[in-house]
Amino acid sequence: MTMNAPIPVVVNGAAGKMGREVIKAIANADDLMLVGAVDRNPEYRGEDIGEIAGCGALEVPVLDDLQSILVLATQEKVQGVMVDFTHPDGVYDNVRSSIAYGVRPVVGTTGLTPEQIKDLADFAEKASTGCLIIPNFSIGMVLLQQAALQASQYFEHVEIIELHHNQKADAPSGTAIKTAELLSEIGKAYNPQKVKEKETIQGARGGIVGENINIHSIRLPGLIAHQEVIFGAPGEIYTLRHDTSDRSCYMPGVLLSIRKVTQLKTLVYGLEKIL
Ligand SMILES: NC(=O)C1=CN([C@@H]2O[C@H](COP(=O)(O)OP(=O)(O)OC[C@H]3O[C@@H](n4cnc5c(N)ncnc54)[C@H](OP(=O)(O)O)[C@@H]3O)[C@@H](O)[C@H]2O)C=CC1
Ligand SMILES: O=C(O)C1=N[C@H](C(=O)O)C[C@H](O)C1
Repeated sequence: MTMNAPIPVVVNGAAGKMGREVIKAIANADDLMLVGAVDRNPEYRGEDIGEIAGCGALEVPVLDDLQSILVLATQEKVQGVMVDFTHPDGVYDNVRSSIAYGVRPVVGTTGLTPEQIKDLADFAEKASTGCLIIPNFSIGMVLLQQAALQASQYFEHVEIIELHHNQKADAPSGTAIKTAELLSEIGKAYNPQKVKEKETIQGARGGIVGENINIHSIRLPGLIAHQEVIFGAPGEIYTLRHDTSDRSCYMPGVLLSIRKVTQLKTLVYGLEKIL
């Protein structure tokens, strides 16, 4: 029996909360091979990423130069994949570099603007390189979004509350934006105004995304990642809620994305499109 060569994977943001989970998941997957670990945090430079992630030595040191590691990923028999869990400030440049090297990006980092996503989609198409931008890798969140889409056919009023740990850089969450975008795709405007509203404190009604959907962001220590989509109609409230209790919940989606992106030639935005 002939075995396919493993997919070479570079993890960017490897020493972070998500990066460490991804390293453990890759170390346990026979069809994937970790070829590089990148992180800008100087505390971990040169250290074995397996030791940092808590899965034992992997003989892969943490380095800070993404471009030189991308070169490594191009030297294997199979085209490589770059998984990015870094920061909204750097993700656009990371993804462009990765596509330029022909290394397919799987992007978990949130905070890309719609214009940046469009630009990356054009760049990936020109380069015939697959790219996945996935604001949330959890299967439960995809199910919540599907349930919300179903409910949106019957409710005119909806608002989203997203709750995260207070280390999160961007607001609102990429997941809440994606949820509002999905609800807006059915082409109806939500929350028709019954009274003339006045915000006495700016931001009290949250931010507006898509077809007039309010998003409210909460940041507290003790939270991980949570989202409520609340529909209202006279005499009733219908609430959908998803709670993350451990970041391992994202790993089946991350592994699926690494495998799927090798079959793509364009950019795809959202886990629901590859399940
Ligand atoms: N799609 C999904 O399902 C999920 C997405 N996320 C998103 O993933 C991103 C990372 O989250 P999380 O792991 O919690 O964050 P962390 O801050 O724990 O980890 C990020 C790591 O990346 C490093 N880093 C930041 N910028 C760069 C860069 N330009 N190049 C290399 N390394 C860099 C950070 O270093 P330093 O500490 O020095 O800044 C840090 O070590 C966020 O955008 C978050 O919203 C999170 C969970 C799930
Ligand atoms: O920062 C996080 O933690 C998360 N970020 C993503 C987002 O912005 O939606 C996904 C998940 O909510 C966790």
